[in-house]
Amino acid sequence: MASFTIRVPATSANIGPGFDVVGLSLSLYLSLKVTITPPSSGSPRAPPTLSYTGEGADEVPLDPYKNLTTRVALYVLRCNNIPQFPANVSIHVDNEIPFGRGLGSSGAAVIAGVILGSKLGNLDLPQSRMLDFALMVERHPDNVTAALVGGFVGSYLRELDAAATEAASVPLSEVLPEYPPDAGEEWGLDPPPPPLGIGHFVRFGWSQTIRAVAIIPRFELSTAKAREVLPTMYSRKDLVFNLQRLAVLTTALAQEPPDPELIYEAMKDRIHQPYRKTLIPGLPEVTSRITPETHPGLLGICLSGAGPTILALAIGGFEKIAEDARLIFREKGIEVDWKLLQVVGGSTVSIP
Ligand SMILES: Nc1ncnc2c1ncn2[C@@H]1O[C@H](COP(=O)(O)OP(=O)(O)OP(=O)(O)O)[C@@H](O)[C@H]1O
Ligand SMILES: N[C@@H](CCO)C(=O)O
Repeated sequence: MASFTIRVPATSANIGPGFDVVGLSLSLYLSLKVTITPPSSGSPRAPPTLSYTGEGADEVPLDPYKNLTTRVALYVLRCNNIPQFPANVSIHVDNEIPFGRGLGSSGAAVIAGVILGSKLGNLDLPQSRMLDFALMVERHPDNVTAALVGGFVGSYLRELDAAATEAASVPLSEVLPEYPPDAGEEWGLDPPPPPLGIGHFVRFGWSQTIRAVAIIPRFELSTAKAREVLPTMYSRKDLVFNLQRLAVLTTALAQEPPDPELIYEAMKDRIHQPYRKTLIPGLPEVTSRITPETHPGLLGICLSGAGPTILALAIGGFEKIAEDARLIFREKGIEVDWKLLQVVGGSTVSIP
């Protein structure tokens, strides 16, 4: 019997001005314990069995052809000429990352799937190739890159030539077909492998004194819905506003001691947060009423990913920040939970 455990951290994307560009890996984990037993002769081949505890357990599909993580694993296998899951695989998932809250649950599930596919197919994919596969599923790089490599990370997607652009534009429904073919039927054509080197990243420095307070409203907001409200065109003024802040932020969060005056302003955004306030009652109030002056220890505050979680970066005063955010959300009829998190390393595979 072989077994291994895959552990993928939560992530917070954007950190204010870095929309679709920066991500931070945080100390909540999606863990998969995978066991492969040798097939006994004559036993019918069965797809992996899935069990699940923790966040999302009541809503996540346990059919391996519908579950996001196992569908991604199968995509990786099929791109590598392995048409099916190996036999006798059982997977227990334990998940600490709440779904649809802006803490990178789908990015973690995708990265877990890529690593799972690589392990099940004995493919030994390098990190850069894993990122290519992940980017074919989650097409903005901020969450998946931070979940894979860990830390405070900036990333971009390479401009692809015409052939690679076509390969990368395969619709998601072909990358991740939802149902297996009926018995005796073939899968459709294998999906084309991702182009090489789609995503590139750099890890920024990070002051070890900074913690992340995640204030998590008790409602889900899908990333797809939170992207629909965004405009497709921006003014030069708003773009420059964000670029100026992002340039400062990437270095300011590594300085010792971190400077709240610099960081609070550098975490402001005009590209996505103003448009998402319609979906997240209380967002403008929380980000404007909780400041370094009113809450000593606070460095900056922003929407986490596509929301609705609020991320406060701070070196102290964590409880007051979270409890005051709770009161502001309560004025809008929204209850929250909060967690004090650390910035952590990336995904790991361990063998007992
Ligand atoms: N562990 C998991 N296993 C299977 N599916 C998952 C898992 N985690 C998340 N998902 C799927 O991803 C959906 C949430 O993805 P979505 O992109 O909307 O939010 P998010 O990733 O939590 O937030 P954000 O991208 O803003 O950080 C869930 O509703 C579920 O369908
Ligand atoms: N950059 C993405 C992160 C969410 O996955 C967004 O804000 O829509």
